[in-house]
Amino acid sequence: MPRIVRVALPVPLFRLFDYLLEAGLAEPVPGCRVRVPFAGRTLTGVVLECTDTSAVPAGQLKPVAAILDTTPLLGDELMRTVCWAARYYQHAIGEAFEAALPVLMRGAGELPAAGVDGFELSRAGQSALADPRRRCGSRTAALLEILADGPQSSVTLDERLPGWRAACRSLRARGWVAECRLEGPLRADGAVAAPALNADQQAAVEAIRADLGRFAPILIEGVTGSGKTEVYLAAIAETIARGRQALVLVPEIALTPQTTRRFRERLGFDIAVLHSGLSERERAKAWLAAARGEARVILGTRSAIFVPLPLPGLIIVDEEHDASYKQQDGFRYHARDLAVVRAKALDVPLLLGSATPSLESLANAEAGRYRRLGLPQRAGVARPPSLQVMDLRNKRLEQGLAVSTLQVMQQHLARGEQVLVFRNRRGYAPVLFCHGCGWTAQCARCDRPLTLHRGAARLRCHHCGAQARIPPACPQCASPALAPQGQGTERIEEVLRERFPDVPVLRVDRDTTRNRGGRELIFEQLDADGARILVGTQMLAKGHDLPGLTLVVVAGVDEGLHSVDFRAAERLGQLIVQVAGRAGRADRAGSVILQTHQPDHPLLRDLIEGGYPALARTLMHERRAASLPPFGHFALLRAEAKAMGDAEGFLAEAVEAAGAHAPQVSAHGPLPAPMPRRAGFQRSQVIIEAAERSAMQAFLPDWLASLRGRPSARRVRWSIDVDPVEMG
Ligand SMILES: Nc1ncnc2c1ncn2[C@@H]1O[C@H](COP(=O)(O)OP(=O)(O)OP(=O)(O)O)[C@@H](O)[C@H]1O
Ligand SMILES: [Zn+2]
Repeated sequence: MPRIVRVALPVPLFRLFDYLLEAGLAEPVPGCRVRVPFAGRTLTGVVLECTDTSAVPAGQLKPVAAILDTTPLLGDELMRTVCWAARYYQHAIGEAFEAALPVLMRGAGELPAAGVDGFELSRAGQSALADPRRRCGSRTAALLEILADGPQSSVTLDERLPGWRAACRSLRARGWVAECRLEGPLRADGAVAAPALNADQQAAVEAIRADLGRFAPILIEGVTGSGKTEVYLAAIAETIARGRQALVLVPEIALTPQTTRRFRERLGFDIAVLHSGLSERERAKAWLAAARGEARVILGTRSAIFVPLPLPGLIIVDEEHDASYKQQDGFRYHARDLAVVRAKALDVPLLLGSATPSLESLANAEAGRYRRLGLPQRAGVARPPSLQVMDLRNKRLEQGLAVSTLQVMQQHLARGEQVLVFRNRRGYAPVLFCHGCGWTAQCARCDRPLTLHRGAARLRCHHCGAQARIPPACPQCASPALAPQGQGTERIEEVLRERFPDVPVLRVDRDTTRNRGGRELIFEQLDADGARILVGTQMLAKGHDLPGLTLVVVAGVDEGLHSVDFRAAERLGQLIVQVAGRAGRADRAGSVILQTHQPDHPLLRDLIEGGYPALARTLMHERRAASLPPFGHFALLRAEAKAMGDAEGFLAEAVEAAGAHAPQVSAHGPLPAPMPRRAGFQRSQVIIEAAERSAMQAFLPDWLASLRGRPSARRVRWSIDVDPVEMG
């Protein structure tokens, strides 16, 4: 009997491919990678099974070119989870496997060996260190000093010296520093003692401990600053003590050197870190350390949900409401939802933590599917911040900030405290406007204005990345009276520097933290004491513990009140509560100013009077009444083309094809996308709605398969998004 290997290949096709195993080759175990010929190339794929039969006649099967792994890279459970996710999110299975593997493992190269990458001083480096005439920059000198203590892992260097990578490159170029391998797993320098847990924290830890060893989804609702992280750490410590692994997911922006340091110091264990800021090699190593069971704690962002856990003990999703857990292109999985699938398959507890839980998780808790643990008080001596609406109507404004707001800021700064001004718009001004004729600078390829970036002297499109020079005069009427309109963080920073010349102002947004060095330097500076103003976007809203911060000013609430997305109110409420939660986290009380022209807006009323729980209750009623998620299930079929007719033509056919499945499933559209043109493409969409998840899942595969074959599908770029979090 010929042996046949069934392989998932990284191609956008909804099927597996069969290859022949030539005599003499040992049969690969499912989860191993193989190299196989495909359409004139050689691809790396993952073996799903070995069998005796194939629908392809034996004479036409090509042989496997090479088997890359002797032991499977992906275990049984992970294989099943990836297959499940490919089916659920209607994504090509081979591409789903590709997304689950670190980039280094998608090729045929050798995998990095065990142990941790580190750096040490070479001989030349040691003499240089001793040489008083040595010349180098301060960071380079600092790195030499640190390495004088002995070899250091990159994880330690991340924590001890922000921006060390550039210094390290220059030292390696001089031959003073060399790469070395440290033995793993590392113990950190010794655990830092945890604070004595308060009664709520203790009760939560006890409840989790009782559930270790079995599947138990738990929603931890802890107000900001309630010490959720301490609860996680206690649960993780217990998990490690039992010889098991803990996987911790955090939102994209929360994973700073501060977070990893806190985990390492507290647990007394090195942790494996997985996020997009690492080199491919570092990611592959962390992934392998988890796969080999060496890494006991894995801390990562969205894609870390696909890390192997041979010794599963606990999964934690921090800030579970965060939208960054949903992949927004390609394989559109939701890491929080997959965490539920994995925790169940692995039979371990799942902690979903947030001060502002998603309505999905709240509904699951209310239905009794999730257990609920509450941390209603702030930890230690900290009190909840007081929220106050600043009615902007008829008030004098200085670049969007009320004069009375500036006065309150002044009082806090005078006491040596810190103030955070939150504005969710980067750049100098959202619009460049001609006072002569009303012209505005628009992106040529999107239906949106260009943002003025004054520091970079550029107009930039925040949707497609297009850039343009700032025109010296209006291109339409030649008037030189071009004026920035509105305020972004860059402009607010400028006003505040003028207004408070003696106070340091630190701006934190995607522009100031674009490269790794900049990001590390900024996050390092965040720890500083004394009077200071922080200006930032939502990067500053979450996860940071800034003890000196006593005032948060939310500069632009109103824009968020007008969005058409049914999730907009939930998002805005979460953002306000999260950013407000940065204030007063230590011994000094915190206050929050919400600047608005709509002081009586129901969303703000709910938040002020009853906090997030009140808002969530209101929104839950609305969603239930309108059968919106979590009380109904959505999928979004998006299409874009150079000509709107092509996009709409394809979608109209799709809607018609769905007609036979009413009333279990209904398709609405084609509807213009919230942004009807982006990067030169006309965009339209269809919303598919089903009361039952099972009806949606029964409907999608055949319907999508029927769409794939259509000639109209070839004229558009289209995709399906199951459980979309953005309706555009
Ligand atoms: N039991 C405790 N006693 C004293 N201080 C504590 C205790 N638990 C936590 N803290 C401190 O309270 C602060 C907030 O804790 P932590 O960061 O864990 O809160 P959190 O709930 O994760 O906050 P957020 O969701 O707002 O990010 C930290 O400075 C932490 O060290
Ligand atoms: Zn654009």
